[in-house]
Amino acid sequence: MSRIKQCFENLEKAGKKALIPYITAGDPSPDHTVTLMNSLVEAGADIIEIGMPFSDPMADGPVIQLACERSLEAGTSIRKVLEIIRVFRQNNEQTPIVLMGYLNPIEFFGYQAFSDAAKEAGVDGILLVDLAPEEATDVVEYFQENAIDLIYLLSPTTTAERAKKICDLASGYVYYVSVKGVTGSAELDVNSVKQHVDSLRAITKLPIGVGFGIRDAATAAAVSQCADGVIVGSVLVNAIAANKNETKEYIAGALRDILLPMRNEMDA
Ligand SMILES: O=P(O)(O)OC[C@@H](O)[C@@H](O)c1c[nH]c2ccccc12
Repeated sequence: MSRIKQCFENLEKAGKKALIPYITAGDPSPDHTVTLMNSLVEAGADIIEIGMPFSDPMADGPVIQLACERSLEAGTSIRKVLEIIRVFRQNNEQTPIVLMGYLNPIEFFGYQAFSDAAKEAGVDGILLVDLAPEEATDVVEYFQENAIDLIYLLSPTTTAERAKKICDLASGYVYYVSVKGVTGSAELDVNSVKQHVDSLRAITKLPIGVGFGIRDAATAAAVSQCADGVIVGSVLVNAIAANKNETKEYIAGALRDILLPMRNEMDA
């Protein structure tokens, strides 16, 4: 069974919801990332989303765009990202890792080579923002061969028909984008999220993660009432930016201070 599937099954048995933080690999430098990932686990992360930095991240708002810039500036390549995952895995066999990114750098690396290297490094899932599910055939096969879960985005504007198609292709979980727009957007509307998530339940048995606009413990807890997981990105990345000249242990502490209250409130 995949690590992601196992993770959601364990959570369901325990009556808990998944807390899924996002950070960009190599931000502010590749040397920071394993320490920061460990701090996320300590603060109660169930799954970690790791962004692969890209020069033109269309779906990202300014906070994550700047994280990509810092990371690329510090010399983070796809190969480095995979090396980071490999080092993290040496001391953590359990926490699923989802890589998030855009097609261009992966196409350059080679899809099959990337899929094989990702598997070997210990990656569990992949979310390629600009991979249209309709056109995904050969790319998808490379990941399926390595049992890497393919995670897709669904948004408030995705039609029911298209959502069904996407859910049938997806594995691991589906990612419901709570608001139109880019990452780091304004607060979400919990009622509207609940309505959409409820209607997705009729379409898929996969766990549903919700992200975009979750910045505080109260919102994380409210969303976790209806979703199977909550995804938290920009508020963490912003804390990295604000403390980028401090030690990595200090930045790790800043991330824990944001995530731990979310964990506690979700479990309360
Ligand atoms: O930043 P927010 O609003 O907390 O939302 C999570 C989001 O950043 C993360 O999942 C993510 C980072 N880059 C993305 C690109 C597309 C979709 C999602 C993402």
